[in-house]
Amino acid sequence: MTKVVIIGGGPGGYEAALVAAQLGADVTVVDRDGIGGACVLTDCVPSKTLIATSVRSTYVRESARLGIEIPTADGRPDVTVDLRTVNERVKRLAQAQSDDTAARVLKEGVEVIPGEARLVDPSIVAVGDQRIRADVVLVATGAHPRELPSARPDGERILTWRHLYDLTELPERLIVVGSGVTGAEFANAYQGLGSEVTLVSSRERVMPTQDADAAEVLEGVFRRLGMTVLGKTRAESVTNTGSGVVVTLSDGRTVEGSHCLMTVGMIPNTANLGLEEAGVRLDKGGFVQVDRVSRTSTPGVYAAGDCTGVNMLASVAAMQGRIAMWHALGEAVSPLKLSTVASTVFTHPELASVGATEEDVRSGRVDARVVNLPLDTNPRAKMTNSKDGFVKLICRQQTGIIMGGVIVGPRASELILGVSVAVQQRLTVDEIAHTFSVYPSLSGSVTEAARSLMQASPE
Ligand SMILES: Cc1cc2nc3c(=O)[nH]c(=O)nc-3n(C[C@H](O)[C@H](O)[C@H](O)COP(=O)(O)OP(=O)(O)OC[C@H]3O[C@@H](n4cnc5c(N)ncnc54)[C@H](O)[C@@H]3O)c2cc1C
Ligand SMILES: NC(=O)c1ccc[n+]([C@@H]2O[C@H](COP(=O)([O-])OP(=O)(O)OC[C@H]3O[C@@H](n4cnc5c(N)ncnc54)[C@H](O)[C@@H]3O)[C@@H](O)[C@H]2O)c1
Repeated sequence: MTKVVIIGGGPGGYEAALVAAQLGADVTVVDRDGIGGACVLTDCVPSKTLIATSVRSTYVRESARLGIEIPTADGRPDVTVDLRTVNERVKRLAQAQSDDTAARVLKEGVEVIPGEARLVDPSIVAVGDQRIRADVVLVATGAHPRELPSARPDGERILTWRHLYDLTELPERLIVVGSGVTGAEFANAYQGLGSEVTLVSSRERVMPTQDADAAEVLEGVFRRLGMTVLGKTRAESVTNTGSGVVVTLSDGRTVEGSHCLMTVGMIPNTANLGLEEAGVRLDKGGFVQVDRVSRTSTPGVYAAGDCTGVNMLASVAAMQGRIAMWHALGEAVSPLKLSTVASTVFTHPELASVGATEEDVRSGRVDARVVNLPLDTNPRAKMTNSKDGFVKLICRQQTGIIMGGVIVGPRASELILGVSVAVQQRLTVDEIAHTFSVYPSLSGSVTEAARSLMQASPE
């Protein structure tokens, strides 16, 4: 029986464990923090739970526009959140998700060892004094928040997102440093919860890795709701003054707030693991170099998830982990295909995307046509007062095959599935255009966008 040892119990590790167990391998997962990993315990699951509260409070705050009157004691509209209760719920839910995942893994016969693992050599994994022999090793150790030496998080006023769930009171004036996906999600979430938010963005626009039109819509929403977005400037240092924080910017300005949240990127958990000693090649940033079937440079050692730096998403980590096991255990396997990955930025409204981008078209990398249909003419969007957003579809110039799409709108994370199916199955705009959508619905804008691309089709 093949012995598989997996280091790290996040989506990269536990999904791999489930596949390997199903294929009859003897599987051990070593994890130091808990099954589900950072994804479930500190990153993805807690943040989306917090965002659920934020979005709900925004809806309540805006409900007067739909004719709802919420009387308060002093007659003024007043939506406040009790952050202690919110954070207790967040942590409870994350732990429950970790427990459910652990139960599933154990039920499949996987052995789980709590502890810190390292490679002794490509076929021996050490956990404390214990040595585990392995035919196959999967490294799925994830990543941790990057820290700036001049802005060391202290857990009190200078925070990483992993400190947020210990706060008992809402930060009055929150400064978020870094406007990648993490920064944008938290800045928008705390704005919705009632904090006064300043977002420090080093780039021309927020979320530089996302569709430019989508980032523009979201930055517009952030500003309209009162967020201060400081563009094209970097945080040089952050000081805890005892009663607040002072952020010094690269352009010489200073910003004061009650708390500062640092979201300046991720560092892979690959140090002191014995990887390089075992011949596993890392790149300059310390990420494990892998091919599209998750092989490292050392035979028998595979890697998956954030520690590889490949599109750092839970879904990608899980797929890399499964592919590693299919490959290692001799199953037929297709290499990882990143061109069909769907992802969502959980701002309000949400930003979901899949496949080719408009930037791919502009740069000439793909020969395609693009349509962008604003949501403000969609009847359902009008009814629900959620008009910020659009549906963008990208199809191949000649054949009309859908290559990608972007949706900005409420529940875009759910709406994008239709476009994902089209991209994965290579459906054409004609096929989407002939598909019934419900009237009235936001998904009606997906079929309408397909129809307009069909009309623009050269005969
Ligand atoms: C704030 C935030 C929100 C996010 N939201 C989303 C989202 O909405 N959707 C999405 O798809 N992705 C999201 N992501 C990304 C997602 O969380 C990661 O891509 C995912 O966690 C990667 O999974 P992983 O298995 O590689 O690592 P992890 O989930 O980080 O798990 C790795 C595990 O390995 C353990 N470990 C590390 N070293 C050792 C060792 N030496 N021995 C034993 N155990 C070890 C760690 O303790 C951890 O438990 C978000 C990320 C952040 C930061
Ligand atoms: N919803 C989701 O799927 C989700 C949510 C969060 C994170 N993630 C994933 O996690 C990964 C990491 O994302 P991230 O946003 O944490 O990191 P990131 O590296 O993408 O963004 C960090 C940003 O901080 C900026 N920055 C760095 N130093 C700065 C400074 N001194 N001052 C101001 N800005 C500074 C960088 O220019 C960059 O734009 C991504 O792959 C992302 O997709 C996914």
